[in-house]
Amino acid sequence: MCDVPPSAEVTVRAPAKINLGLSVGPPRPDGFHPVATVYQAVALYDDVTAVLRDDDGEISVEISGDFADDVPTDETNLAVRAAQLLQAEYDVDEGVDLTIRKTIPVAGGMAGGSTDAAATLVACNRLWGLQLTQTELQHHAAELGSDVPFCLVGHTALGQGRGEQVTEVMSRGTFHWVFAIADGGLSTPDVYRELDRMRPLRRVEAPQVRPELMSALLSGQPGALAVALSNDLQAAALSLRPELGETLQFGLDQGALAAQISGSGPTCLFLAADSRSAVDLAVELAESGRCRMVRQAEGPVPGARILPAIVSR
Ligand SMILES: C[C@](O)(CO)[C@H](O)COP(=O)(O)OP(=O)(O)OC[C@H]1O[C@@H](n2ccc(N)nc2=O)[C@H](O)[C@@H]1O
Ligand SMILES: Nc1ncnc2c1ncn2[C@@H]1O[C@H](COP(=O)(O)OP(=O)(O)OP(=O)(O)O)[C@@H](O)[C@H]1O
Repeated sequence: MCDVPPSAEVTVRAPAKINLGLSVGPPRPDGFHPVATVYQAVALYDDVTAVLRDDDGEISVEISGDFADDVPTDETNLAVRAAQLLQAEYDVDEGVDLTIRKTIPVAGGMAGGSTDAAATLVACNRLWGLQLTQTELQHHAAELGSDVPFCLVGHTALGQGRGEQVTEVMSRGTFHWVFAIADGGLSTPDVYRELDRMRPLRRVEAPQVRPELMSALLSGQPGALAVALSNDLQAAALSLRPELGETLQFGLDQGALAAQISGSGPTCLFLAADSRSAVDLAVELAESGRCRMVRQAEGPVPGARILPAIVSR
């Protein structure tokens, strides 16, 4: 347990995630699918600011930034659910006003809601002086969603179970990613359902991480990583949004080393050879008018972290 004093205002920076490999097994009795995935946190961030309400126990949320209109501000917001969970579990009397500055696409397959929830756990832990350990935070993260525990840890990690059992993996160097953010989102349950519809279940094997992916990460070579990427949900996302196939091909034609759907989509991710090629690719994609917006980001980066307070005199 670390003995950190509570604060009246905390800002936590929370990264988006991508899946470098995503292998999906047959559905479990509880409806979830067993996965073996290699996550990477990338430098595309939401900032969650939490301000203490010590006069009542209310929890509120306001959203600003690129995707503000697409995010709910009621109790279905995953950040609100994270604060409610800690408040109920630890009998907290105080409340919190949350503000989320969003840059991560909503329903884009980049764990935007999950990372806001992870950030809120970290922020409320400090704000309410709960002094929860990383292990306790991980436990609560898993109650909120399959991707949330990874968003706490960040870097590059293996996800097992339904994705919530996270173990850090060795990765060398920095990779340069470009994201084509589509208009509209895709619902994660719909994409898993489409995958089940598309493949004969009796032939589906237990999920596995490709050994060449682990070697590529150890080598730090983008060329090796390019041929080791995989995503079982890609075919399902393309079945629901066929036009994304053209975006993937366009990126390859413009020199991307690899192109893949991010998680459950519809964001398309591209691996570039270096930062300069990433800029060139981003410009080509933006000028093509094939997507709502284009972003570039490096990975890996750490998980949800408290930003140092700016001291003003
Ligand atoms: C697509 C990924 O982002 C890849 O990392 C995740 O598997 C999805 O994780 P998530 O958005 O945190 O998903 P959750 O909030 O836990 O679950 C939402 C829904 O997605 C489906 N789901 C999710 C995870 C999983 N391993 N199997 C599933 O079938 C289920 O229908 C579930 O009800
Ligand atoms: N804080 C939040 N930010 C974004 N969406 C949220 C949030 N809280 C709840 N939602 C809801 O969750 C849905 C999924 O959004 P999210 O951005 O988390 O999807 P995603 O990135 O595809 O998720 P994942 O990659 O984990 O499957 C949205 O349509 C939105 O209604």
